[in-house]
Amino acid sequence: MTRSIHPTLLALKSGLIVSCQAYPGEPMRNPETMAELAESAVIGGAVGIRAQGPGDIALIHERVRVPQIGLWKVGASGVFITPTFEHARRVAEAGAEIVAIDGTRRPRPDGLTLRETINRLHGETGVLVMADAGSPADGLAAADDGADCVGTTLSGYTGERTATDGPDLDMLAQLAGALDVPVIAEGRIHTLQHARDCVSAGAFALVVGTAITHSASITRWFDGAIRGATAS
Ligand SMILES: CC(=O)N[C@H](C=O)[C@@H](O)[C@H](O)[C@H](O)COP(=O)(O)O
Repeated sequence: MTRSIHPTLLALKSGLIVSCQAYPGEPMRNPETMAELAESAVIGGAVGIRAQGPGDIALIHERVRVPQIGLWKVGASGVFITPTFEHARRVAEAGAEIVAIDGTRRPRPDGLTLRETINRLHGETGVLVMADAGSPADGLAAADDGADCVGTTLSGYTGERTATDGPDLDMLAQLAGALDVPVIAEGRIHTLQHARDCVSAGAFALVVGTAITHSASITRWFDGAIRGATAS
């Protein structure tokens, strides 16, 4: 049976979602800065924003009118993207229309299954759920468990897939061909050609983070290129 796509997700179709995140300890890690980044992204045409942490999400919700994918990172390894139901509930309460949660088949810290987590989120908050998958098998399972959309977010970060240089187009194409829920390309989309390739591979929408909003990384890329050019 084909599932109908929620209007909030339809608003993201064929568009660019900009992820506005800074890592712990970085100078840009404060809600005001992230909200300014989000507003700038919307001026540039972003159809959605992805943001981290209840403080950032709440302020961004006040400042921009496009749908927001919210998450809460706890640590940086294992199940760290919105790891428990309680984290997800808080993200929804902060104003995210879509909550991104770890969408892998790994055990979750609160002992709930992915299906139980999604069912409770739907039942208790009404929020939409994006499952951040690490492999095609994760994505298929997450859709079966009731996820409203699936992202390639965790490919290359869970040990199941080797990190590709650029987005994992193979995983994206496999999921886009198999699922009746939107498949969102996310992770290592660093160039305009990467973005075009994601569209060709069947992405419903794209999330770009680092290449638009993480100035330290972008500086490092340019610096490396200059030094590489000088050395050769
Ligand atoms: C693996 C993980 O922790 N991904 C996080 C998920 O929200 C973010 O750190 C990424 O910036 C985001 O997925 C966008 O990807 P990229 O920054 O590569 O465009």
